[in-house]
Amino acid sequence: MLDKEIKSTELAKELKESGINIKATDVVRELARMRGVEFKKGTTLVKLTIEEADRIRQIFRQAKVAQPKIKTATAKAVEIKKKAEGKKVEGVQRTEEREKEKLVEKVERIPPQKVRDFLETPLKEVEKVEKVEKVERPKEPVIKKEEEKKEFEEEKEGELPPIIPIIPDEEVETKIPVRFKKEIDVEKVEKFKVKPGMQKAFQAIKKIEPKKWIEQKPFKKAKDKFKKVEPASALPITAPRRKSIKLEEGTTVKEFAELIGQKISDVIKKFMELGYMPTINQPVDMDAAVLVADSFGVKVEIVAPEQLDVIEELVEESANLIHRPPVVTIMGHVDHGKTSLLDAIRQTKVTETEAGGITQHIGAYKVSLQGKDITFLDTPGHEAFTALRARGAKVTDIVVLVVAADDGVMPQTIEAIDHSKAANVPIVVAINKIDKPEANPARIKNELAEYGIVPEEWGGQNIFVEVSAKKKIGIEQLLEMILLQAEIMELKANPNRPARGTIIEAKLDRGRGPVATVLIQSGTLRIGDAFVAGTASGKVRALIDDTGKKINEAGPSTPVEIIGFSEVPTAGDVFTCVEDEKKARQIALARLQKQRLAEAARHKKLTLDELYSKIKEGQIKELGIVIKGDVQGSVEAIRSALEGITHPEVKVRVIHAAVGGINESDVMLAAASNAIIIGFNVRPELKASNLAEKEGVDIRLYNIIYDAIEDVKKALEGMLEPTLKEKILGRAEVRQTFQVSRLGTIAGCYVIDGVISRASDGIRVIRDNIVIYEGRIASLKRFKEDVKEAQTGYECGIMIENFNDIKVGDILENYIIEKIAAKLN
Ligand SMILES: Nc1nc2c(ncn2[C@@H]2O[C@H](COP(=O)(O)OP(=O)(O)OP(=O)(O)O)[C@@H](O)[C@H]2O)c(=O)[nH]1
Repeated sequence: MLDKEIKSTELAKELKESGINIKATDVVRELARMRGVEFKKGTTLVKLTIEEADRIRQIFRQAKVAQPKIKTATAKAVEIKKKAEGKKVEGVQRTEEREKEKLVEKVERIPPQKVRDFLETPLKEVEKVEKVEKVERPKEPVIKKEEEKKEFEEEKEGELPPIIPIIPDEEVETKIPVRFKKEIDVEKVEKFKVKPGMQKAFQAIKKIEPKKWIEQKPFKKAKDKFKKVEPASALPITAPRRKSIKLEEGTTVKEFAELIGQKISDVIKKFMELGYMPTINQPVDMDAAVLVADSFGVKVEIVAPEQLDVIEELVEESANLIHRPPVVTIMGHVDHGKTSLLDAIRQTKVTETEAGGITQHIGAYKVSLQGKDITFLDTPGHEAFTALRARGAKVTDIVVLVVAADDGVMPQTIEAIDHSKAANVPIVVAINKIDKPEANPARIKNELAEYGIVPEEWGGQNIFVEVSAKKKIGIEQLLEMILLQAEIMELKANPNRPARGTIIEAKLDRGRGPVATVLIQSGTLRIGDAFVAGTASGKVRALIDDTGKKINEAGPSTPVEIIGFSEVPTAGDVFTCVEDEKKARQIALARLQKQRLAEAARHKKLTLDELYSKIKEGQIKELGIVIKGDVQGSVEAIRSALEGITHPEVKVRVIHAAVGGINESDVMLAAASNAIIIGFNVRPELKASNLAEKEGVDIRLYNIIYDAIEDVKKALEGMLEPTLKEKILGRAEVRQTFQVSRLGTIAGCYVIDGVISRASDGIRVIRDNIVIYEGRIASLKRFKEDVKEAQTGYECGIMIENFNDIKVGDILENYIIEKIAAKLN
């Protein structure tokens, strides 16, 4: 025998001498367990290594220490159990439950289920639990099944084996060897497996729902997801079944059914069983969804949509940035020569580079001057600019403001100035048509100076260039000046990162599917890159440059046409490259759901009613206002009065003030700047009010200047009173007029939208978007019959009380006044 070995008999003797009453067979059994082997039954002599002997000494000593404490705790448990069982026999069944609960409360440190499991097990079975034996009676640390039975049969009442892991004493924490815990768990699983009750339960379920069991068998593997299911197999499953799914708020019932891979009718049936009756396109109730998914064996994890939509905006280190070309938009009044100027620039440059000229392919193009590029966006000013900006996209670096030298500053010139200023984009002025004899550039400079556009030679900030688009005069100089402006701005981007850009325009091409022109703003886009843009996603299949040439990559400030979108994206959407198509799809889906929720919540940009609460929350630091009025005098009066309002926390800023009706451009500007619109004696155009509704822009209409000013003041102070808000019922266009002696003028109208109702509060006559009269309906007829109302698409005859000056083309706007409490605080 080696020094490093010890016999089992010797170890048993040693332990016995130290007061632990065990036999050699106990040591052998314990050793067998440790080594994971089996010795012949009755083996007493085995050699142990010193380490093994130490381990066994430790085990038996620990067991001895643990013994009395465990006994106390378990004895208590068994006592209660016995008592409970005894009472049960006597018929007092409820007491058993109460006793059980008490016990569960007492043994807080143990998972309640474990305690319950124990209590649920018939006493006889408890008595057989071998794990108990191992700790309670260290002389028998390992018990084999057959022996166990015999030995336990010999046990007498009162000497019941304690139940190990379960009930620790209240004051003393019981130490149980880890390996015992393992055994207990294994045994529990085993017991569960053979429990006859479970088998019965399964049988019962099969009987109740035989159809579903059959239906659930032929689940397909995930990789077969997109394979078409053979009609013959008539699979009821719409998608492969997954064990767990992520569910987002806003998921429709239909999508939910697809997610859990069940037939929509089955899912709805389940919902109905819960007393919830949704329609397929309705967002699913999360609680009900969890229950229903569970009944199909699918676990649900509820995730917030934004969790999926995490596209990290990389913080660029200045070392990675290099100069990029400027992106320029041309704006100006109608007929001042925007298109001609763009053409002139393109022709000049195209003929220079490629003989024969190339037709422009996409809504943006790049020109090159002395090796430096400039990107022009060729979309009408407002759309390229305000519409994109309203979506939070800033694409334009420089605005070229075209003003005809023979005409001067006009309403759209001012609008363009206001738009550029609101977006903080520098303006380069192109005084066009200088070839005309009546051209007067000096006058233009004077006029523009009034709007804060001052030439450098006068000490201002703006570069002015005199050009003729028609005669191609000054074009090169204009481009040089644009490059100079760009240099001052130090426009930079990192080309070595995943591409990011903005959708400039998008369409569905018959042959090529959805295509979009994207302005790449940073990074480099390559064929094969996966991307997401708004709710569209995809993989770059082809890249086409502004001349129609296929290219392999596009860097910063490059406009490029992309093929490979899943659907047509929206202009203004941010285009971002992501790791793979799957991630792109997930993000797009998450956004779609979020969008749906947002639509449901109808998020308003800013209303006067909400202003005060937003000021209090610190969300508003500046109140932007767009003023539109019938005459210059009132517009100016409102502007100066509003600008005169002082408030400790909020600055009132008039971002645009002009004469005329409220148009789409005004709404876009307000939406982009989170401003409100004040209309004085003017009305919004139909398209503009629809857009305002969609964008959540607050349009306030007044016919008393004082009211407008008071409302803004009160809103700033949180004192806005419950307002009488008018609601437009409908609009009719005057198509004919009839003079009836004694009665007056009858307007033969066509209802263009909503309804014209006799029961309304008023009707106003609008000519060129300006209110010329407001009154009440005197009579409403259809084919000589008096009617209560006339719906959209119908003709009717309207007479207005005390008003006969109706003309063909007038719009009659019918409204009611609703009392709406101001929503403050
Ligand atoms: N004489 C002269 N005429 C010009 C010049 N530039 C443009 N025009 C003329 O002015 C008219 C309007 O030019 P467009 O380029 O269509 O003007 P625009 O600003 O694009 O007009 P919209 O697209 O309607 O907003 C056309 O008849 C042009 O021929 C110029 O430099 N000199």
